[in-house]
Amino acid sequence: MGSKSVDELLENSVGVHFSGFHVDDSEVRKFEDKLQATSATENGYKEPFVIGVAGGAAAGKTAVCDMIIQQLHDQRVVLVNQESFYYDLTEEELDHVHEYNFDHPDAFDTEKLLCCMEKLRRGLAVDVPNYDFKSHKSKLPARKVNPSDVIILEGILIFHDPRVRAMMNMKIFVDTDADVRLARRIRRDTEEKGRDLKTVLDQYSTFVKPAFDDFILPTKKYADIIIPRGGDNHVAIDLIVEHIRTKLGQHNLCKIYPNLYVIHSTFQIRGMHTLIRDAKTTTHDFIFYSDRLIRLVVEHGLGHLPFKEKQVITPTGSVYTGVEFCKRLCGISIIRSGESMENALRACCKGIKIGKILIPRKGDNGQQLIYHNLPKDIANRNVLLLDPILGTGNSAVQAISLLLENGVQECNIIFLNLISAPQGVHVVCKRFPRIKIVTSEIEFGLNEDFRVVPGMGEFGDRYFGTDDD
Ligand SMILES: Nc1ncnc2c1ncn2[C@@H]1O[C@H](COP(=O)(O)OP(=O)(O)O)[C@@H](O)[C@H]1O
Ligand SMILES: Nc1ccn([C@@H]2O[C@H](COP(=O)(O)O)[C@@H](O)[C@H]2O)c(=O)n1
Ligand SMILES: [Mg+2]
Repeated sequence: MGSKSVDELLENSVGVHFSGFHVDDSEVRKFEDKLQATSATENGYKEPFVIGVAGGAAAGKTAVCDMIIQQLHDQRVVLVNQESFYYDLTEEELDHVHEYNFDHPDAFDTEKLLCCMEKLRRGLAVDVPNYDFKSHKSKLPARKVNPSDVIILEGILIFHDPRVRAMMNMKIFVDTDADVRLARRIRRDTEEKGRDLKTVLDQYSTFVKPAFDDFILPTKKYADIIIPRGGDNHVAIDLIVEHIRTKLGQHNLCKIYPNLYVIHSTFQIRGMHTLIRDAKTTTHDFIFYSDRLIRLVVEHGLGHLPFKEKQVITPTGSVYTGVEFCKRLCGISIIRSGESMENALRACCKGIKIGKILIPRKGDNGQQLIYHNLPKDIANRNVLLLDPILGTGNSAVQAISLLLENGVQECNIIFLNLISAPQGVHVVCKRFPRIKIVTSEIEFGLNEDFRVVPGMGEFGDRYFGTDDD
């Protein structure tokens, strides 16, 4: 199944203004097919940040990865080990296991690794083989790995294949002295893998050391960052985590549209999203957590209003240089879901005027009826346009066009959403490049019925309790 272009979606849409609530299995499958047929950037799916971590065996790669994962605690991070992609040994190879070179690039099924990585990058879950170092074979069950914001690819030869390297946004080489690596390997292989000292030393001198010199060390030149002393190097790990955070802060769409602002994601925000997206959440909880999220979006949106510098004298007689709130503003809610955002706006802006726009779905005669009630002096105001869900962008385009017809300047409009579909963002930002959009999460996209997925259902019905009948 092919994906729909933005123009196609717009043309076919009939003022649809809802989010995907009743997504059954077949819809999920259709969506997965659609994702498969579309590149991540095209459908707006946020491509993961891929980090490669290479270095000699027992250099401390896993230790470094664990520290990065721990420090990125509020991000979804997944670790994929190159060792999961070791080929299973045949019976004959098993009989002569001491002659098998596990440190040669040919010991890995790189095609399978590439295939798994490609799926993860497209936002699909994969089964990663579960390799057993004792039997030298992968065992069942495989490890289910879900798509994440960050994928860390770790392994001795992870920089060897140029196709794997090309997938990485950051390459780290863990550089630890050979004697430290050997000492750690002896301890690990004897204690954890149950091998005897002679076997470990023989394997080291026959395969591990030569392979390090011939294949692993030559890949150090591909690294962006070389970490001496591995996990002991806290400064290097702090810098790496800081860099990843900066890169993650930006959704791909924000790079295309500088006026799109996605509020910084925290565990609190994701927890609230989890609750309001859950179809089983009660109306009471839905309202409570939606209100909390809406308040955050409104506060964030207000931060984009123009401010004037203002000085005040504090009770200690000191001068405090601050700013003055913008006074000429109003809210406009798109009926009906947008009305759910009015209270938060009133709570933040004392006495704010709030107008309304109604954009019903197409009637039988194909005519679009629009009711509106706007402040008379709206042309001189900054407008906070309220709608929790930006889907196709159809109603947003009509609402914004109406504001412009009434004299509002495009750059004075801030459109506040809880969730936004990439298709809607494209449509609105292309047509009105000077308006600002503030949202709390960007969705995967729209399904065949123009519903936002994953979405949160018919927002108005869930918020106003009319979804029980
Ligand atoms: N900084 C460190 N200090 C002491 N021991 C360490 C350190 N980093 C790793 N180790 C130990 O060395 C062994 C190999 O580390 P690991 O991170 O698994 O290396 P790799 O993934 O590169 O093979 C493990 O037993 C681990 O506990
Ligand atoms: N069946 C196997 C497979 C691999 N090895 C050794 O593991 C090392 C790589 O793992 P790290 O965690 O150290 O990166 C590598 O040096 C292989 O020799 C093994 O001993 N048995
Ligand atoms: Mg490891």
